Formats: sequence, structure tokens, C-alpha cells
Amino acid sequence: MGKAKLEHTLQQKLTDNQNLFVPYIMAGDGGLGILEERISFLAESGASAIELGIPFTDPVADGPTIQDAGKRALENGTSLKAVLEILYSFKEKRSVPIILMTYMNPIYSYGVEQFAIDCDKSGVDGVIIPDLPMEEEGMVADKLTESDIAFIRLAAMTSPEHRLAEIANRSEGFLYAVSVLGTTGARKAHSNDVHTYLETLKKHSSVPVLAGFGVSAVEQARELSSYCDGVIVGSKIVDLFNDGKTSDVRALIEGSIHPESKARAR
Ligand SMILES: O=P(O)(O)OC[C@@H](O)[C@@H](O)c1c[nH]c2ccccc12
Repeated sequence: MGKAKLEHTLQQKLTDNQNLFVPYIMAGDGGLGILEERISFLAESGASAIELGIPFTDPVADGPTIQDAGKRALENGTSLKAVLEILYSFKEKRSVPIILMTYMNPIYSYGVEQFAIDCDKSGVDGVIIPDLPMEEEGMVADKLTESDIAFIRLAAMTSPEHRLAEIANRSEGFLYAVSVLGTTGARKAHSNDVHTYLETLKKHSSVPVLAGFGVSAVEQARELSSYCDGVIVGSKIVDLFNDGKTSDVRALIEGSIHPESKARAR
């Protein structure tokens, strides 16, 4: 369970020559009642793991799409506690790894130690905390390690190579390569520096490297995946679900995980 499950699942997909694809959804967007169904749908569509956002009133890294989804989820009364309870309720039925994305504040109010224990109980495999800098992560990292939850680190394009190397070295499960300067949100293209950045991260990381932020189409996902191991897609998925275009969600995942040309070095 936990960290080992996440790492094993991703490795298996890479061995099968797939690109990794981690869709992000906001827990409670559309109501907590549909969470189980959405997770199953994404798993059946080929998601390598699922990133589940916990809504928060002050989401500093989120662009407009995810912010709106967070507002809808908060209006539905979604809390960290409620999400963990739902995840617990269908834990046995689920095989796809689950990663929680939450800011530090909800974890503090919940209690760091209790958070790690309850994540483990509910079958959460990994955690992403975007507002916790490396210098301050000690207390949280220790508790997650005790509960065997993967602590996924985020790399930023503005960091110098020695810092990227340190972050890559620490990351568990996979390394989240934030691939734009700015907040989340669908974009048409990435800057050319992204390729060198992803290659630098690949060089220093012993876990898979996934590019996230701004990915919204199959071609983009495949292009970025040729420099790393796959992508994370949030805003586009949130929009498609919100518009009821579930078959487009499936097509995006299926198209991205099966690269046409497999001529790439790993
Ligand atoms: O929405 P985008 O541009 O596809 O980016 C992924 C992103 O939404 C998801 O991983 C995420 C949502 N909120 C975050 C905050 C920090 C880091 C990552 C995230």
C-alpha cells in the first residue's frame, strides 16, 4: 500500500511502454456523491494514478479553472475529513493509486500526525503540498514516512540546478515538474526551455518525472512525455467534466498514454 503501491504501479506502466498520465480532479466538484464514479471512470480510461484536490479558500498556485472548481466544492460543503471518509468507504474496490493535493493550512487544522494516519487508513498513496518549501518540510515528511505515504515534491523552472537535484533526490513516488512560470491553467504551448529543464530533472531523479501545468491536448502530452515519463493534467480535465464531455476525457487519456513513436530513451 501507499508509497510502494504508487511506485510499483507507475513502474509497471513504464515497463509496458506507456506514457504516464495523472489526471487531476477537485474533490467535491459536482458533489462528493459522484467522487467514486469519477475515480472509477478515470481508472478505466487508463489513468496511471489520480490527483485529488482538496478545496481551500486561498489556493495560491491555482489558476481560474481550478479556483472555480474549488469554490463549487466548498459550496458543496467539501472538507478534508469528508473526502478521507469517502475514500475509506470504497478503499477495497479501488486499484488506481490516489494522490491528495492539499495546501498546508487544511493539514495543520486537521493535525499533521492524524492526517498521515487517516490518509493511510483511507488508502491514500501519495501527497502533494504546493506551499511547503523544502526547508520547512521536515515535520510533515517524517509523519508521511511513518505512514508509508509518498511525499511527491514539486520542482520549479526558476530553481538552479543544484536545487533541482536536491528536490529530485528527495521526491517519492514521482517528481512533479511544474512546467510553466505561473499558476495552473490550460495553455496551447510550453516554452522551449521546458525540454532542457525536464532533461535536467530526469538526469537527477530516480523516480519518474511528470510534467504538469498547462497541458491540455494529446499532442502536447506526447511531446512533453518524450522528454520525461508523462504528464499531469488538471484544468482541461476539470473543464471537460464540468461541461459533461466525459468521452473527451477518455480520449485525452488514451491518446496520451500510447505514444505513436516509441523511439525514446529511458
Ligand atoms: O491545471 P493544469 O494547468 O493542467 O495543472 C495541473 C494542476 O491543475 C494540478 O496538478 C494542481 C492543481 N492545483 C495545484 C496546485 C499546485 C500544484 C499542482 C496543482
